[in-house]
Amino acid sequence: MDSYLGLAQSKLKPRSVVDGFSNRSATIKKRPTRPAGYPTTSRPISTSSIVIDTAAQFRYLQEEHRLVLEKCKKLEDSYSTLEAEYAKVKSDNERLQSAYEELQESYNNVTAKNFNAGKLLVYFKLKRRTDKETLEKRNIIKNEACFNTYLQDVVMLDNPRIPRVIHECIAVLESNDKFMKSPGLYRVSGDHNTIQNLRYDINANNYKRLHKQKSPHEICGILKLFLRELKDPLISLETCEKYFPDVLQMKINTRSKVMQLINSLDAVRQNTLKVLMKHLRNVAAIQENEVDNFSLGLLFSSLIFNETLADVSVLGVVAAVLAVFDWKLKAYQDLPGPRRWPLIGNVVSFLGAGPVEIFDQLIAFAATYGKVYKLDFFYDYTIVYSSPEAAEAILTSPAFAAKSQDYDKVSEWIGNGLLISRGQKWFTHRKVITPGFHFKILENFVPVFNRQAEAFCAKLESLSVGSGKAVNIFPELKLLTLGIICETAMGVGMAGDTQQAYYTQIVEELSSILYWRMFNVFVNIDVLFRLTHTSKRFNELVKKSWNFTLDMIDKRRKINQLEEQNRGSEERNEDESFGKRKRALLDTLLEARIDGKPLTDEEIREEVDTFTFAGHDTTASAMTFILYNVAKHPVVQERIYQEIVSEIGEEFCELSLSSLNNLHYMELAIKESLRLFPPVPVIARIATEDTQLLSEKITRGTSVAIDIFTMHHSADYFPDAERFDPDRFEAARSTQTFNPYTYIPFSAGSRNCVGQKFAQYELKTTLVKLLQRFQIRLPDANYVPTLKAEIVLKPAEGLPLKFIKRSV
Ligand code: HEM
Repeated sequence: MDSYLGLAQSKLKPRSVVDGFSNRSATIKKRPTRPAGYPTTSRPISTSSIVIDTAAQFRYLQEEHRLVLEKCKKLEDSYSTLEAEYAKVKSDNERLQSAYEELQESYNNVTAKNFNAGKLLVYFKLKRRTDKETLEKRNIIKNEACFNTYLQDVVMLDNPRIPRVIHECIAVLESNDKFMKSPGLYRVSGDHNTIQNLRYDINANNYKRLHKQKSPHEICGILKLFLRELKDPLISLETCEKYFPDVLQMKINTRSKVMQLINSLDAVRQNTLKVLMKHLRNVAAIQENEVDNFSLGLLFSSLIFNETLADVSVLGVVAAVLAVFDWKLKAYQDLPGPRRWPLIGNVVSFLGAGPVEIFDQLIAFAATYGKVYKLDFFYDYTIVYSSPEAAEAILTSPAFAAKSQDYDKVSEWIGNGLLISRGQKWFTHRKVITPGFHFKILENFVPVFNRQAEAFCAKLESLSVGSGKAVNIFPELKLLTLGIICETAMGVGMAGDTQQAYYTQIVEELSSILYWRMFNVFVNIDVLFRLTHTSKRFNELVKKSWNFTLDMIDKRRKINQLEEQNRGSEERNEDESFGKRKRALLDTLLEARIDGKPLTDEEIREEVDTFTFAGHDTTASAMTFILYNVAKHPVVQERIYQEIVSEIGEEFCELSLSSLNNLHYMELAIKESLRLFPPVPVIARIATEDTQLLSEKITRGTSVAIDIFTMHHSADYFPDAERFDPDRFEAARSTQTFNPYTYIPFSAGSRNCVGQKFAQYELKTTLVKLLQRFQIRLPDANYVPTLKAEIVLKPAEGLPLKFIKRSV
């Protein structure tokens, strides 16, 4: 019995174990009351001294049973809840899956490239933040005077009729240039404690602390916080869905719908959006802060709608926010231009198009819309000009000194070197670099031009003359011009064609990716491009390109050290930089001091990358089309040859700057070729302030492009414009009315091509040597090259030429 009672006693324990709360008072309370007479201790007791009340024991067990049943019921309920939750998750999953498939399908239709829509959805899902109700339940956000309240309540006392907090945040940010240029503006999160302190002050209508902020990120943080906690969002999803019911399917939506949406909002909302959008455009217009329209669009979409992105169609939110941006962009409504699609503007015109079609499309637009028209790339306007008056106004105005945002993409590769930098950096670097192209330095380079061009002739002889085959000259010329720029400007000779071909192929692929990004709706946007496989490839190529240039810098440093050792203690000759010692541009960069400080390794690499790229691809393009023109026009070719014979002779000899200067007709022919085939067919700038450009008011942040190609082909400026006629420049010179900005293959103004003279002497030397050695012919006299413009103008299928050796 001892053992029995011991068992009965121990039976109480498993209950608490089942509960899992053995020591908790809640568990103890639920236990049934012991029946009277039931033993209360576990002390061993003798059978005779106990009277067991079996009825009480039965009642106790009955109560125990009831509790167990109750628990079963609860478990059943939780099971049903879990089951319902599981069903919801499952249906969410199916919804997402079908949205993903739809997106995937539309993506497949849109582009053959590898934008990964799935990753996009995952990206947005991961970004989901805790919803407001949960925060309210957890008592994290409470009703306050400014935050977590209704828009109308906030603006009740505010004048102008927008929330003061927005007005003040924008004012503080925009009045401080440093803040506006701060990298990652609105993306970097500010210090949490500071933001909470600001919130406390602003709720008490005290803005002193806000005005004293040393960093912009807390100010952005407070503005975002205000929008996020608004109890009634700036635009409700219901309003949005009314006008854009099925955004995933949306291909066409009229502008009027966007206007209707905006007009349906009350005045406070309209005013607030207006101020906010203006501010965002100002932020996006500044290059230094590294935020673009799209990343701002994404960020503010969730703030304006005050919804977590996972709760609504991702594209719906983005599209509706873009619609708001769209509304802001009616400034250029009087300018002609191809039909815009809502939100994505003219991007549609370039969908699925390759570089050849894109170039054709741009030419067609110019032919249709004239000397000024607008293009809208995803709510970013570019105004395209093709008149000398506009070219002059743009290239001489400080308001357009900065390169457009398309160059930023190129800067991911060649960095912020002379071609792309702006402001003080550009100015000081240009001052350091310009002497590197002084004519005394160029004189030093002519022997390299000579030697490399003669070696090139020997190569062509083996490629074409022996076999009688045509040679695709463009890739060959790229190897030549790369060899020349490396040996002259960088002072490093190339080991051979293989090393050069390695780099030119990298450049070819990088240019193609960059061009694709400029005209593709998705990958134009940094955040989306990063999701593609091509982005990985792009990074690989950039690294390879950098290794090539870093290797060159390293070699030049070693060459200089060796030279230094060999010279021993000899004093440096005062004039040696222009004289005996062959100084490369790279030496200038390595020795330069700006405000007493040397250039950083990165700055040197950026300039070397810039010059290696800009110095070879453009010149190869120019030389390719010059050879095409002389092959196509044998009469011109013969005239140039006769000039060479009379000024220089039939045989190879050492050329000099002055002998090259005597080749006047050749100069005209080169000029005419650069007119018809400008290697840089379009250049672009961004307006850094609101400004007047001819009859247009250009707002800050708008891109303006000069379509050099179209201007050079315009019959308004060049009679019989399509004809290759070198003499036309002689005639133009005699007429005083010729505006020099009509012909700008090297651009003009302070940011003209620093390598212009270098290129001209290089082109002349190469042409002299080639014509001394060969007659150049097209295999098919009617051949016309198809053009593409992947940054630099190129013959899309290369250029086949025959080289027939002259019998001297
Ligand atoms: C026929 C050959 C060339 C043509 C047609 C050409 C054309 C141009 C054009 C149109 C620009 C202005 C770009 C813009 O505003 O966006 C430019 C800038 C530039 N070019 Fe050339 N270029 C040629 C050869 C060279 C060479 C050989 C070098 C180097 C040795 C070079 C280095 C540069 C640099 C560094 C800039 C930027 C200048 C600045 O912004 O201060 N170019 N070139």
